[in-house]
Formats: sequence, C-alpha cells, structure tokens
Amino acid sequence: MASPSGSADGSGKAQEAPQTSEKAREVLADDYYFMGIAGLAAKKSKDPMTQVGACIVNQEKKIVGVGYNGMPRDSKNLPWSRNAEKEEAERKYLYVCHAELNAIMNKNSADLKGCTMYVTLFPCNECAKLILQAGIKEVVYFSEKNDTPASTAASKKMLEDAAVPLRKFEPKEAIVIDFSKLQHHSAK
Ligand SMILES: O=c1ccn([C@H]2C[C@H](O)[C@@H](COP(=O)(O)O)O2)c(=O)[nH]1
Ligand SMILES: [Zn+2]
Repeated sequence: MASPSGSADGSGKAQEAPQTSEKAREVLADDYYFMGIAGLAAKKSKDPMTQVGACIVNQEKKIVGVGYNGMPRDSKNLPWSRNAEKEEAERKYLYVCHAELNAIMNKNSADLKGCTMYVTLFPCNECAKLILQAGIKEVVYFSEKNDTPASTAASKKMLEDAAVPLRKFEPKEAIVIDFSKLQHHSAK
C-alpha cells in the first residue's frame, strides 16, 4: 500500500520503531487517499462507458465535497447513449452532470476557496470554469482522454492563465481494500 513521503506522520521527525506488541500499519499517502475516494465515487456512476469521480479537499486536508457523473436529480428516462449516429437529443452529453459539478454542488462547507480537486478524468473546459469560479486552487487528475482535444486545450489554457496548478497523479501501486483485514476481533 502507498505510504506517505518523508516521516510516517508527516511531522518531519524520524519515525519511532513500532512497539513489538503493535502491528506495523501501512498508512495511505494523501494523494492515494483522496484520488482513491474520487475513484470510489466514480464507481457509483451509471454511465456505461465512462465513470468519473471527484473529491474536493480543503487546506486542512478535510474532504468537503465528493461527486460522480450522473443524470440530473429526479430525472428518470434520460439517455446514456454516446452513439454518434443518434440525434443529439438522444445522446447523454446534453444532460449528464459532470463529476466536478456534482462535487462542487455537494460541498459541505461555506465555500471552496483554496481547495484542491482530485478528479479521475482530466476536467473538460466547462468544469475548468466551475473550478475557477469556485475558487479551487489546485487540480490533481488521473487519466486524460484525447477525444476532445479542443476542450482539453481550453481547460488547460484557463487553468494555466489563472495560475491554478494542474498535476497528474501517477500511482506506483494499487490500493486494495481487503475487508477481511478490517474485521476486528476482541483480544483475549
Ligand atoms: O470533465 C468531465 C468530462 C466528462 N465527464 C463525464 C461526462 C460523461 O458522463 C463521461 C464522458 O463520456 P464518454 O462516453 O467517455 O464521452 O464523462 C465528467 O464527469 N467530467
Ligand atoms: Zn466537465
């Protein structure tokens, strides 16, 4: 599992040797944790083709918003098709709420100024506008699709122009949640 860079508790102090009676625990690094939450949120998306998740974190490293791409609230019969041969009104793009929009709308704090957004897919130009208007000050993304180059270029241009750092998350290992290891037994 990914561990934090530097000292184990982030304090910069040398790590103390664990007590012999204590199990050595692996502690998840921030980027893995927050992108992991974004990835888990993506798993909730009903988009049959592309599931996207976003997680917004404030300067105290607290999660203040999570979202995934989905159809607008209370909608029942909107199409998920991406088929280019269908009429525009029969394709998902006019309707779907992007993960970033939903994460921003789901915020549980007064505002998002100074926050970082973790998002599993490079934000489109419309989401870049939302990110900027929300006062988000850093974007960490995972994957980049190249099927909308103009949108990607515009998004990069806007974020760069506003001096909002854009960073690609490059995981070196997988995060695995083994529920059997979360099963705690009373010590007797
Ligand atoms: O910034 C973005 C860009 C796209 N999405 C969502 C919108 C759609 O549900 C999918 C893209 O569908 P494709 O079939 O891959 O074209 O991704 C998003 O949430 N945020
Ligand atoms: Zn978008």
